[in-house]
Amino acid sequence: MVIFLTGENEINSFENKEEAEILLEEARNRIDEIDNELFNLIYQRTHIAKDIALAKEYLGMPVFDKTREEAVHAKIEKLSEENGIDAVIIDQIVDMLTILSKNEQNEILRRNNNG
Ligand SMILES: O=C(O)C(=O)C[C@]1(C(=O)O)C=C[C@@H](O)C=C1
Repeated sequence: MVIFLTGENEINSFENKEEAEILLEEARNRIDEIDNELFNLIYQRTHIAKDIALAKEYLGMPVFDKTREEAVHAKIEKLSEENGIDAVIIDQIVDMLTILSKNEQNEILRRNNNG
């Protein structure tokens, strides 16, 4: 039997325990890779905070921007609905991402202003 990565329209059946174990291991390996990619992306997103913080400070803008956060949430909410992913959970993840960015921005400004 050929083992497929399961998708919505694929039929998946096992002939023995080993096949199921292989599929499980492969799926977990893929999850590990994706988690690494996610971490990398979160790292990159968070570190854009430096440019944002310096630009905002120069422009006299506060770190928190409600309108921009609402736009970010709206964009992700639309994507969640279009792709059948729980929008409430994704919304919480976006909240966490913006908190990381704001903490980083505040830390950069604090360091800059302390010399
Ligand atoms: O776009 C900005 O102004 C940011 O500071 C980035 C970001 C975000 O993480 O998306 C973080 C804080 C703001 O409240 C709005 C958005």
